[in-house]
Amino acid sequence: MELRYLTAGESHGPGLTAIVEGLPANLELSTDDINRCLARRQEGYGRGGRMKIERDQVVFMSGVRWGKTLGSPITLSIQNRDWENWQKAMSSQAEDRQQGIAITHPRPGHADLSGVIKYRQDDARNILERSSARETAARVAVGALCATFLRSLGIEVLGYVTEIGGVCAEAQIDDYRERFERSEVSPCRTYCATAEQAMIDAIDKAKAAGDSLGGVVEVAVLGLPVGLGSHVHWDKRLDGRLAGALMSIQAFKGVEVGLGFEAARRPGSQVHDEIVQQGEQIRRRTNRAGGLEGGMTNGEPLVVRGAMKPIPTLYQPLQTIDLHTKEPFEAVVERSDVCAVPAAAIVAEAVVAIEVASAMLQKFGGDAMEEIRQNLNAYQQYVQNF
Ligand SMILES: Cc1cc2nc3c(=O)[nH]c(=O)nc-3n(C[C@H](O)[C@H](O)[C@H](O)COP(=O)(O)O)c2cc1C
Ligand SMILES: C=C(O[C@@H]1CC(C(=O)O)=C[C@@H](OP(=O)(O)O)[C@H]1O)C(=O)O
Repeated sequence: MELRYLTAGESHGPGLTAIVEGLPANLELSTDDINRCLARRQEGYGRGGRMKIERDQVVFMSGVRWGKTLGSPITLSIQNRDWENWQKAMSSQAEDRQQGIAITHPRPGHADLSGVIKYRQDDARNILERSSARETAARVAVGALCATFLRSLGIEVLGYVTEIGGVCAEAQIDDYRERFERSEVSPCRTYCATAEQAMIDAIDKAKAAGDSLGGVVEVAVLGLPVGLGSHVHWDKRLDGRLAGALMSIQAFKGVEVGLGFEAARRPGSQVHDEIVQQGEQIRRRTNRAGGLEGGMTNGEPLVVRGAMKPIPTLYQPLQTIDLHTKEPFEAVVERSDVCAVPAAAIVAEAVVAIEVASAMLQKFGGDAMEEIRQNLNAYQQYVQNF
């Protein structure tokens, strides 16, 4: 059993679509739950004017009937409200072509220049429309479906911010979780009030200077069984799949599992987690491995992080060249976020939920939720008696 999905849609086109295949029948779904995740992606501090226009909401076009999945492909659709302002500029009709609006000053750090060369274009809009992280709204909707599936099996996925522009917050997952459950989630989606104010100040400062900021997000997955993923082949290792998923988020430039790069600096005795029997459970004394050993979950919380670079579009633009004359110019700036790290935490949460759901389906797969629950219960019984 494999979970597959595709997304389509341009940033300023009519909307985004995702098709998800492989979720079982009889999973109870609520449109409100999906929309809540979409709203969380839009709320973070530091975003530009676009988020005031959009009010992302999902419409199910297939695969769901009377609040339950059918086991058939699920099609999700999200409207771009901004499309109204772009109908001519983004029309599919040749007769709507407008002269003199091509983007010819590619932005350093964005997909503009390499995309124009690769796809033989003379207007960077033909690249940026799809390279835009607008696409992440579709991925968050798919992730929300997967999170619903996981929640129904007792697994919870949480994404939050640990660092913005060099301002760090010490990880305290439980604090964040409690605030999240009370719907008191903060503008920077972190858990440390003092760090949060410093992050907000750093974003304001960058904005005033026409600059942008990146940061680090963390995703924790709680309630996982031992043995998701596998050591037997490279593409079955869950750590590799998670790293690929996180690195595929626009502007993500690094991934860590557990201690991550810090593990390279410590001796083994301060890296590996000792194994202890605690009552009926086999546990680890620490969780420096981030819940993964040998490409498999080990029953401890899964903890991964992603590093996001600063936004490439700068209001104080960097130098570039004109695509046609090759003369020096300032890079194009239309409208942009200053910092999208809080939004990226929700995207990271979504892509992790997708990979973990896929691993659950591979291990416990069945055509209906009832079958998956039976398989999981039997396995959990076996692990308990191990
Ligand atoms: C949630 C989110 C919002 C983003 N907003 C912007 C933006 O407003 N302006 C911009 O230039 N880049 C933005 N980016 C980053 C670009 O999409 C990204 O840098 C670009 O696609 C090039 O890909 P790369 O950075 O992975 O090489 C955003 C990324 C994310 C995840
Ligand atoms: C639209 C979204 O993010 C966009 C991602 C983005 C980019 O270059 O990645 C550029 C901006 O688009 P615009 O030029 O329309 O303001 C962001 O707003 C979104 O997150 O829904």
